[in-house]
Amino acid sequence: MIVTVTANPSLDRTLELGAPLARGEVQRAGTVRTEPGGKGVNVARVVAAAGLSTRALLPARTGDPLCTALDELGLPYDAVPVDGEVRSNITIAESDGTTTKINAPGVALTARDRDALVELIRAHADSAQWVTLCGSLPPGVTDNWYRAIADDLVLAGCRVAVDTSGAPLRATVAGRVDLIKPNEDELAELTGADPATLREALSRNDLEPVVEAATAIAEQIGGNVLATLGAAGAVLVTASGVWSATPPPIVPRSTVGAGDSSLAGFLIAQSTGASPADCLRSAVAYGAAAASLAGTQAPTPDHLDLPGVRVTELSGAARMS
Ligand SMILES: Nc1ncnc2c1ncn2[C@@H]1O[C@H](COP(=O)(O)OP(=O)(O)OP(=O)(O)O)[C@@H](O)[C@H]1O
Ligand SMILES: O=P(O)(O)OC[C@@]1(O)O[C@H](CO)[C@@H](O)[C@@H]1O
Repeated sequence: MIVTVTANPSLDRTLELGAPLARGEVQRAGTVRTEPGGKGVNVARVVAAAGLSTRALLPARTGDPLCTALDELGLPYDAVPVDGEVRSNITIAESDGTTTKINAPGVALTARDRDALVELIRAHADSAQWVTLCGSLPPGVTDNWYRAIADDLVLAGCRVAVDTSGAPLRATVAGRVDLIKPNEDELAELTGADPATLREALSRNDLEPVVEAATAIAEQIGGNVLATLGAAGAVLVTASGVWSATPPPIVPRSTVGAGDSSLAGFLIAQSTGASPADCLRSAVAYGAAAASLAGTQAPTPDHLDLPGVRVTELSGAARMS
């Protein structure tokens, strides 16, 4: 079972525009999609679509539109009731694949809500192959919350993956984590590297700065780093090696949730005993499939082009000692 925790879930509303976004103007959306979201919810949706056992844990009161959407999907979840409606996050998707996203702060969690969520996580940890802690933290939750939960889970012998950003990510990497999934901006933020330098190197197909940053973080957390790099694919750093992978050609439609699908793809492959290179292949195939779908739709195994992913084992200076 892959258990996902989404401290700050959302209803994702995607407005698809037929013309480029015009700031300050009134525009009419062609289509509007509403999907249950938040990073952990997205991971669970992809895992469920692959036929693996999963459960999403989140704060949301009974009858919240998010719970209704999850019920309609049939996704297994447990929710801690909170005082407020789950946030709506807006995506504006232009026809050339550009997406602009505006995320709301989310419902503040009280001390009682936080304790209830921690209890829920502990209750499911025993049956979990992995627990993933995903997304931003809502108001009322301190930056080291994921770190404290990870400490608990690691002590209990549970494997932990974390996908977050900003201060909660910086706090998380202060201790042991089995897997983190930063994108290139988050990698730069963690290591103090200049994001523009990382991006410029990637545009020249030079992975060295990304590998160097990911290797430093992997050593620090004593675990694996899956660095996703948008259209450039991803790099995986483990104690046994370093691999890069490029996606198959796709027409990008909405990249929102591509990172969550990558994390799910990695965990799906890992749960079936795949090699690190094949876990990376699965991560990149799932990410690319998600980017080619509208809104935050969960890709299924039928959407994957696994042979179209090119995986390369990196050696020499790029490898961890
Ligand atoms: N334009 C694209 N073309 C092909 N594949 C893509 C594209 N954008 C994303 N992907 C795939 O999706 C994966 C994850 O994308 P990205 O690195 O943008 O994640 P992210 O920044 O965490 O995204 P998000 O937070 O929106 O989920 C990439 O590793 C790649 O496999
Ligand atoms: O505000 P956060 O928690 O950082 O991110 C939330 C979010 O942008 O992440 C998912 C895509 O990765 C969406 O479903 C959701 O709207």
